[in-house]
Amino acid sequence: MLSTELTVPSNGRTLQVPKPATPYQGDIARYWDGEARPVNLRLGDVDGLYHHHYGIGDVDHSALGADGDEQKLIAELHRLESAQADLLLKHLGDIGPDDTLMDAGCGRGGSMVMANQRFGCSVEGVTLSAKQAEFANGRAAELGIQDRVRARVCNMLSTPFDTGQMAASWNNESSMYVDLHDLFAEHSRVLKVGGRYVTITGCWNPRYGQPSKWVSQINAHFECNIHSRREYLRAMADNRLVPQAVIDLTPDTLPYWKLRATSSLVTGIEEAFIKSYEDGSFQYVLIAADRV
Ligand SMILES: C[S@@+](CC[C@H](N)C(=O)[O-])C[C@H]1O[C@@H](n2cnc3c(N)ncnc32)[C@H](O)[C@@H]1O
Ligand SMILES: CC(C)=CCC/C(C)=C/COP(=O)(O)OP(=O)(O)O
Ligand SMILES: [Mg+2]
Repeated sequence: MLSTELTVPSNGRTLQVPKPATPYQGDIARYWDGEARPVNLRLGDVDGLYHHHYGIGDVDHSALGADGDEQKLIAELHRLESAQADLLLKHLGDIGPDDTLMDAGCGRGGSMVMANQRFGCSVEGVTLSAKQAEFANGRAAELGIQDRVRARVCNMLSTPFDTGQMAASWNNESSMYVDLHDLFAEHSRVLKVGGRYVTITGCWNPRYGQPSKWVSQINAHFECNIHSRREYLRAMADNRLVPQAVIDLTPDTLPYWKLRATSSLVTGIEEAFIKSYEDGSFQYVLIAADRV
């Protein structure tokens, strides 16, 4: 076994995973290995697309029914989360079946499956969590797309992919765990010239001044490090990623949070998101950039 690998028990088997590059990455791997919140699993059970990101769009109150049916509320939250991934994929541009895409921080793989279903392309996902990679690969096998959709345990700052291999790449709510200069250097390396990079992320708003107490609360809750909007644009500019669209999705995500706050699946972080979006200290943004 290479000295850079660890063996961890997984479903009665042993799985070799790379040793975390830093102690912090070890913390994040443990965090996601241990994550099993109903707000994520029960939403994923609706149609087998398991997301670890939030939702956008208006709530369809007619779909909720008048009777307070929890299953209908769960289905509605899930619809809004899938709408978020749909928007991200729409910004990847013209992708064909011969293309390969990279999902940096792929979680349980919901966005990867949606990309394959939309474009017929191959998708390579990386996550720090062995549990998540196994889950994503299990779902791909169940869908019969395991030769097109694959997750691996790997640091998104140092991937095994070839230079210029990817037609497009993205971070869906996963860029707050890494240094943005290191991250965009790696995307820039694996993307072909003319390729598209997209992120949907929460960022603190420089117009507010500094990160608010709500932003600090979100950081503590998820053990992450939310960057500012300014930092995103600067780190992209430094790495040959030229923004083609910057969309403020804050008004579009608030209905999701307000609906979620009324559900039995609340996790306690709802107030921090709602208050920080409303006081302007935090923004939910999509940034699409061309690799030039
Ligand atoms: C909030 S989840 C988002 C998952 C997925 N993008 C989605 O939309 O469902 C954050 C993900 O980032 C991954 N992550 C964080 N730091 C990473 C790193 N350095 N390398 C690879 N993955 C990382 C975590 O393992 C986790 O899968
Ligand atoms: C926008 C920001 C700051 C995101 C931080 C990253 C994150 C934890 C995303 C959602 O994951 P999840 O779906 O596992 O979270 P939850 O359990 O709250 O639904
Ligand atoms: Mg969630």
